[in-house]
Amino acid sequence: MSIFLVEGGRRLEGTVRTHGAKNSVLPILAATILGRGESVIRNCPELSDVTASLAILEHLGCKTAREGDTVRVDASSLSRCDVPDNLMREMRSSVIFLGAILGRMGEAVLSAPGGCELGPRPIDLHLSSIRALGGRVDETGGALRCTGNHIAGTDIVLSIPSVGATENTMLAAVAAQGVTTITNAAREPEIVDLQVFLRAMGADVRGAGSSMITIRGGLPLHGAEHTVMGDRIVAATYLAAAAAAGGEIEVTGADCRHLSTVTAVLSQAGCRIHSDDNRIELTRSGPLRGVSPVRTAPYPGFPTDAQAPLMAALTTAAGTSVFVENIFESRYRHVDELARMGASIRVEGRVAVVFGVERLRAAAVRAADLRGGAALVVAALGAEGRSTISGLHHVDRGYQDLDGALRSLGADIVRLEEDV
Ligand SMILES: CC(=O)N[C@H]1[C@@H](OP(=O)(O)OP(=O)(O)OC[C@H]2O[C@@H](n3ccc(=O)[nH]c3=O)[C@H](O)[C@@H]2O)O[C@H](CO)[C@@H](O)[C@@H]1O
Ligand SMILES: C=C(OP(=O)(O)O)C(=O)O
Repeated sequence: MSIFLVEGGRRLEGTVRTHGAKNSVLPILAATILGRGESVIRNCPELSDVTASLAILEHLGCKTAREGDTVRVDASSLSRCDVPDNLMREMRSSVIFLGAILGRMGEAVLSAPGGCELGPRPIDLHLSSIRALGGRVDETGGALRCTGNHIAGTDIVLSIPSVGATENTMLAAVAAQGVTTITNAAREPEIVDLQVFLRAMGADVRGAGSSMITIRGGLPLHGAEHTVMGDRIVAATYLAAAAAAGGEIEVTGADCRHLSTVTAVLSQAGCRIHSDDNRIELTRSGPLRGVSPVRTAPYPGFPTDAQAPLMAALTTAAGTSVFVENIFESRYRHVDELARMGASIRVEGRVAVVFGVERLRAAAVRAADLRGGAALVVAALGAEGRSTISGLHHVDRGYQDLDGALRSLGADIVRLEEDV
């Protein structure tokens, strides 16, 4: 068990680079099995979810190797089509292997995926897409067996623009004979990154980034090289940290256009923002002010993954800020922990009302999920005194060396490998 020890109240100064995006690299690693050969994935972050993905690839019969932030996956020969239950439970994205394994092997055997507990996270849309493509899905006792040696392109309309269902459908559809269209597809930048990789492998995929994606499937795919896009949620977390602690930072490596809804909130809160291309500068010199309601929504709306870190920063803003969580039913598990630090937040269903307090006080807190854990770090950086944050296995799913990155900005944060 490890913990973060954070002495709050240090201004953050300097430049920090965002690592590769978790939500982009995971589907891309799953996609590597569709190509018969070696893929080279650059800017691949060191995250526990990536380790789990590589373990799944090895289990399937791929050879994987990491050198720095470059990962090689040789998918020349696959020997299995199942994902063990322990690896399925490690992360949500294990379910994205469904479309890829089915596409390559004609059969996939999985179980229910893990990942952050944010309320119900059904996979009905993933499964109905596989069925629409002609796959057969059998669910018994938590096990999921999908078969389909002759899946065929078709028109798929998603009732919700689900990120995971869009990715799974794309992965199965590149292996299906004929044309698939996905209507009401998720428009997240990570979907565009997946399209770029699939095209480099020889697939014919168009439209990612819009709500209609067209795939002409059945083309022979090969290994490819790809550089993973920067993680916009990690970038948002660094910005929230500087907003909470005060200071002047520059975040590089993430496309500022992907963060415009986040920087708009920070700017309304009183931070000075200057951004272009892959660079965002944030200066916070005076006190923060409350903002008009922040409503999470599918991209290009405000990202649900940035809700918790931004809320942490706004706990000390003068006035009231309202958050409306529209994507997941239960994504306020950080609120009780923030309250331990003196935050005043009232939650009713999907709405959280943050009444700004003058300052937060250090406390011993525990992360209950990935972004909630990041939010506690943000809060501790702005709090008076020394906080401890446990439950770091959640944080490690999506942040590479978060303490190191914040220390490089002048934060007083260390990771201790033993609980105290
Ligand atoms: C690894 C990854 O990329 N994870 C992201 C992905 O998760 P994930 O892909 O799980 O999220 P989805 O976009 O699928 O979920 C959006 C909404 O659709 C619902 N839904 C989804 C699938 C389904 O079959 N049925 C259904 O009802 C979900 O319950 C939720 O209410 O998008 C989320 C929303 O931007 C982000 O918070 C996660 O960080
Ligand atoms: C909820 C998240 O991840 P996952 O979908 O992998 O649980 C996240 O990235 O914030």
